[in-house]
Amino acid sequence: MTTVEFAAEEGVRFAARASGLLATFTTRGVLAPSDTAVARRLGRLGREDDEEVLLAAALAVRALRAGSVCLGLADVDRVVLTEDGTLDDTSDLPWPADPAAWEARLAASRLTAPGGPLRLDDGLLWLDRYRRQEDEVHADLTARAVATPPPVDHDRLRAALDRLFAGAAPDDHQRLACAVATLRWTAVIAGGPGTGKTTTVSRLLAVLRDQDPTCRIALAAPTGKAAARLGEAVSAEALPADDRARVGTVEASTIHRLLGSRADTSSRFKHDRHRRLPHDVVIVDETSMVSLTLMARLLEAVRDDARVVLVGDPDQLAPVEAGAVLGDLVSAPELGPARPDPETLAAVGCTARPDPNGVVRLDRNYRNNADIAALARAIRAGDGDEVLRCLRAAPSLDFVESVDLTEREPAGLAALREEVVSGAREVAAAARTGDASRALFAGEEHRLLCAHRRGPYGVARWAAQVDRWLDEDGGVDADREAGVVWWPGRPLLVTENDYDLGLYNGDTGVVVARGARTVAVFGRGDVPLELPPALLGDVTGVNAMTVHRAQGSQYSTVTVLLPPPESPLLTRELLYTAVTRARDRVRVVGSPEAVRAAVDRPISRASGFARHR
Ligand SMILES: Nc1ncnc2c1ncn2[C@@H]1O[C@H](COP(=O)(O)OP(=O)(O)OP(=O)(O)O)[C@@H](O)[C@H]1O
Repeated sequence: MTTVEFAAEEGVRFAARASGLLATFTTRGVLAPSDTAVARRLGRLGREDDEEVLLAAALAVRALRAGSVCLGLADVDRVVLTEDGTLDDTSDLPWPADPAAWEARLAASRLTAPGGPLRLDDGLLWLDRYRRQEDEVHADLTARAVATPPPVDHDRLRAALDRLFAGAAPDDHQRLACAVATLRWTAVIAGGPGTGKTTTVSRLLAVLRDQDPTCRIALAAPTGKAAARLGEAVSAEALPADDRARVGTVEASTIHRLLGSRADTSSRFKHDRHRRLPHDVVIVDETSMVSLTLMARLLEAVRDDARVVLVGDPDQLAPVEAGAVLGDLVSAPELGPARPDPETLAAVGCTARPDPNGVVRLDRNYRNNADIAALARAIRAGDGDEVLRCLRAAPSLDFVESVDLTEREPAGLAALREEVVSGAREVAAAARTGDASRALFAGEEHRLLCAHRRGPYGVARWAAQVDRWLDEDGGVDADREAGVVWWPGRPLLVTENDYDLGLYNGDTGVVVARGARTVAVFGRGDVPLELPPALLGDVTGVNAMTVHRAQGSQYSTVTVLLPPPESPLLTRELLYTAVTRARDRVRVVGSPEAVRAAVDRPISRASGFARHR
């Protein structure tokens, strides 16, 4: 059992015994009982009773729950999001007054001594296990960066790139990405939605199979939904006939499935450093959603002489589990020699250059509307003035800036209400006539996204609010009002993977009529997946969802409800991820101060990756 799992089981019991500083911080909601329990346990095992040291240990566990691999002692967030979703500034608590003195006490503790459960380095505190994973990832990536690069037939590569990128300029970044991913053991294809990452992966497969028709390629993604979409997209990509034949139909799987689950443990896999994966190339999509732990397991399982291509959007929210390896790698200094060198790139007909560590950024958006692309750029650049200017001026962006979301019926949301109600009517109308494709399409037109789960700005409250609007409208569906469970038009969100049914956490669908019965339908390329509703496991509604939950999906219009500026969840990555879920239109509801606070707060996750030398 891991320390954190232990704590989850035993948390309440141990918390009841907590006293002193830990009790004060737990009572106020800064720490969860499970954080305190882990700290107490470490203290007991390491015979440490310095309350400030134990507070740091508990805060390091709290940081993990919030996605940070380590705790920065100098910048611990004192505003807390409480269980009921309200914000509490805890600056009045007895926080250690001087971070340097706090660090000195930690440095003197047995807990941070070699072999101890904590690691202290340059003002950062880790649970040892995560520091080891970070070191492993760093070491594996460094070993791959310094190794002799893979053998490549440069003439063949150039010819394949010319064929697959006919008409593209020699400095085209998609072409460069294919070249770099072929010429290095590790490469990163980074880009926002619609920048052609999937298109580039399809062409990369053609390039690699052109170099070696028998090479074994694994396509993987952190979620089943992303894997299914990737496999479909790559298999459907229009390529020159010979290339298409060489690529064939490609299956993608989850990273967990690729590595092979083990019955005895959820944190280890069948493939590891001792039993490597057989593949010559491993391509991972949606890498921003891969945690540090999973990345460590994946990298150790890949053969030294196999290519790894990490694809994703480093500006998006990091995974719910701790670690943001894609973001870390994109901003890390060069881990080995700068490769490919300019002569090699010239030999294969590329005039652009990759960033350090084989990172190629695709920055031309082929899908999203230009207003949204400009807004996303301003958010990424941290330019609050420009973000506000875009929001107020661009025709496809709507900024609803003076609404008090804490009111029961906030004024100023008439357009949102109209959009939600007419969308639900459209879904229901299509569902009643059994038109699955149209119902699914209508259901993906608009999404209401929240940063918080609970409280006045949270998903639970806004999902209920939408229900109230629909009830008041009365025109959506009589069955819904009559309490029928599987009423035609009922939107569905799958919350756990079911490999037998082919349903994945995050899949969205809708109930539609089939004669006198109803079926649940889920989007799957041209032909929707149809299932009897009774077979469905855990599903909820989609009236409102967290920005995290929407990661990996796009909708025509997105409305994002921002919490107040002091919310610790309000970050640049959150706002960027939310607005880039939209293809055509974005509505931001929140104060200008909240927008600025989000744009100004870029780093939501701490990691020590950049500190490796
Ligand atoms: N070089 C290009 N020229 C013209 N159209 C392109 C090019 N690259 C991609 N596209 C088109 O842009 C759209 C988005 O491409 P793609 O799906 O590959 O982007 P993506 O980055 O994978 O997006 P997402 O992150 O949303 O999955 C597709 O319709 C694709 O055909």
